[in-house]
Amino acid sequence: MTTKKKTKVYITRKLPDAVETRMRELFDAELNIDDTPRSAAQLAAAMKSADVLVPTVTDRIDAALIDEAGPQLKLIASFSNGTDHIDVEAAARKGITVTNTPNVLTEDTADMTMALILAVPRRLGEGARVLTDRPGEWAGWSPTWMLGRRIHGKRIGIVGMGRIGTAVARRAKAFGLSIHYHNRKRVTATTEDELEATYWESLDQMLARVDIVSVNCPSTPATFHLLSARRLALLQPTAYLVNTARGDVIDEAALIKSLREGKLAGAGLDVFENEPAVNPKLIKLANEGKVVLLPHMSSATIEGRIDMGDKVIINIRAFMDGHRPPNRVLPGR
Ligand SMILES: NC(=O)C1=CN([C@@H]2O[C@H](COP(=O)(O)OP(=O)(O)OC[C@H]3O[C@@H](n4cnc5c(N)ncnc54)[C@H](O)[C@@H]3O)[C@@H](O)[C@H]2O)C=CC1
Ligand SMILES: O=CC(=O)O
Repeated sequence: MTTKKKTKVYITRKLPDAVETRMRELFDAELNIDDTPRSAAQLAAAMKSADVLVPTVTDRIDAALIDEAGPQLKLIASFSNGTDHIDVEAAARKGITVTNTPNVLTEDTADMTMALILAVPRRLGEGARVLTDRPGEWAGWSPTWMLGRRIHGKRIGIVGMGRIGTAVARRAKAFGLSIHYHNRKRVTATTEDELEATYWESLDQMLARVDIVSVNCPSTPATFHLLSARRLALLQPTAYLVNTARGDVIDEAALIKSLREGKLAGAGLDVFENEPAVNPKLIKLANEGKVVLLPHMSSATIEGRIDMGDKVIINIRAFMDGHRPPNRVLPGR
């Protein structure tokens, strides 16, 4: 009797224990127990010997790495929803399938987006810091102190009305915001009716009319600096901008300029153009109470990470069994 050789799977970061245990049971899994980010050289070496690579958002799987991959590498099963860190076109050219982990992070990411939508206008971070960073400063309730801006009754403009954008819209509607959106294509009439949403074919026109912008589209060549200096200038000076998608969808330098010049009321950012580096000017703006910054943690829940791991495993197993993996990412999407 011959025993089937286990699939060699290289996992670039530490995953939840339950996921790693299952990976070890099913595959010849190489784990990253101490969670040190892998260098390009380490990734290149892994891609020469593994059957499956499991990268995540911190790994840049570019065309050069893909071109050098060994012939046995047939699947890149990303532990992530976004796939902008992978050159999907280069993978397709080389006959490598790419998968991701959509849906299971939708609600968690939408929750955090809503948290930022509330936190910035209502000065949540600033208020909390008064008590913890400057103990003794609080002299008690005052009618004119720590005043933020009302959320209820305002207009939100969602850029990218996909899974997360729609989940943000549902939450925003429950908070009394009216829903406006711009997307590559219009959502179904049923969804528009449910959300009482207004579709704007022109992003420019929508930006000029909303009070809060939520960025929820992927990072692609078409969305690079979609929120450019010109578009940021269309926003009202009382408007707020929240980004839980990817840093490069916004021209960060232009955003900083707008905030410093008072052309924008505030921003809530979970993602940055040069992660993990954060522009010190943004940190200064955070200390001045104009922005709330989070370290790319919108999808960070224990449940979500385990569900992502399950999805990665399902994609690998389906693929290795000769089926189309459920979360295949096609080039150009
Ligand atoms: N901060 C975090 O921890 C997380 C961030 N993300 C980011 O959120 C993004 C969105 O995720 P999902 O909603 O699941 O994706 P999705 O694919 O369901 O939705 C994205 C929407 O953006 C639209 N879109 C794409 N290009 C566009 C353009 N040029 N102009 C206007 N609309 C455009 C698409 O048509 C689609 O409706 C991911 O790609 C990822 O970058 C996702 C999960 C967690
Ligand atoms: O940003 C996180 C992701 O999974 O995409």
